[in-house]
Amino acid sequence: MIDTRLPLTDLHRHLDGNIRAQTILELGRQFNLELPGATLETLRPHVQITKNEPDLVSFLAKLDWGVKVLGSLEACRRVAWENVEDAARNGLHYVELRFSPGYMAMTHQLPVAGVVEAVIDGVRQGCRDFGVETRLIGILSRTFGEEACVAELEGLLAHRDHITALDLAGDELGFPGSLFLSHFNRGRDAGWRITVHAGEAAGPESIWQAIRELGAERIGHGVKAVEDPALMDFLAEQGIGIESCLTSNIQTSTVASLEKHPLKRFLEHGILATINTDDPGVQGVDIGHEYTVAAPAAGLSAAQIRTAQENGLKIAFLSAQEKQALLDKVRAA
Ligand SMILES: O=c1[nH]cnc2c1ncn2[C@@H]1O[C@H](CO)[C@@H](O)[C@H]1O
Ligand SMILES: [Zn+2]
Repeated sequence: MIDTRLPLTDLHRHLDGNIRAQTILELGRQFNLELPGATLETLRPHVQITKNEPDLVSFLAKLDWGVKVLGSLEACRRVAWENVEDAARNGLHYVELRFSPGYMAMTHQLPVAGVVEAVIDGVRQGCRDFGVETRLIGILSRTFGEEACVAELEGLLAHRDHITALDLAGDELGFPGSLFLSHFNRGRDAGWRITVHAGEAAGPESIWQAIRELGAERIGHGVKAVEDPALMDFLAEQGIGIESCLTSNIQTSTVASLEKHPLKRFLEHGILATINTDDPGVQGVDIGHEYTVAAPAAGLSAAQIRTAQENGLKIAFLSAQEKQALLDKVRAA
């Protein structure tokens, strides 16, 4: 179901939602932290989804142990490097890794700009070691409010040339996009591309807001767009990409079952929708599962899965030249 003549991309992958359980154990020991489990088996239910969560916020709590063990900048560098290794192991040619430096820095009060630098370093080394093409997306974690997001933005701006895009993630219902207008104005002024988590926990109005007020060129999840026909038309006409994350949407109870997932309808409507993971480590799935198990279960035909794979290259935050080079590289392999 994966077309090996096309680049395999993951455009929506949280680096800090993809910290290995084994690494959490090791870092916990290194920093003398009391973890809720002392073995992989006992730790796993605290850091991985074992059953669907009732809502987004309870799902997000499963990411917390991964960042609580980040006791040094070196630990941040390690998890960034391991993320690229995981991407390579999963056959990804191109991955956009997103991360929230404020969230990663929080427990041990690491310097936010230092975390950004450590992630850039770890990913750069990972790219050299594993040959995966990557770009970094900085996240503002809305859950911690406007002021925390200003500090987070400033940490990212300190390394602006190594960051490709800005995103807003976390508790969408509690912290609407309208609180973050000035943050996104600054992000656009820095020359960054924009993608926003919207229409996951909140309704279609949140997607309109992300596009019109935050300048989103792509939408993370965007599930609720199906409730608004004018928005469906707008997304298709304007070429605004949707980063779908099938299994994640079930695990957060955003969508009741894969058969009811709107990805198929997005594709039928001509929207540039894509298949991505979200938080693979926490979810216990990876990109291969999303293409070969989740997408067919969501009713996609083989042709639609291929279209979604093509869309991954179309809406990647790369120049036309870079896209062509990636395509050539995969074809030549
Ligand atoms: O599916 C999701 N929806 C919304 N926010 C998310 C999701 N997965 C992770 N994060 C959020 O992204 C930041 C870490 O990269 C954290 O704020 C986490 O809560
Ligand atoms: Zn996400």
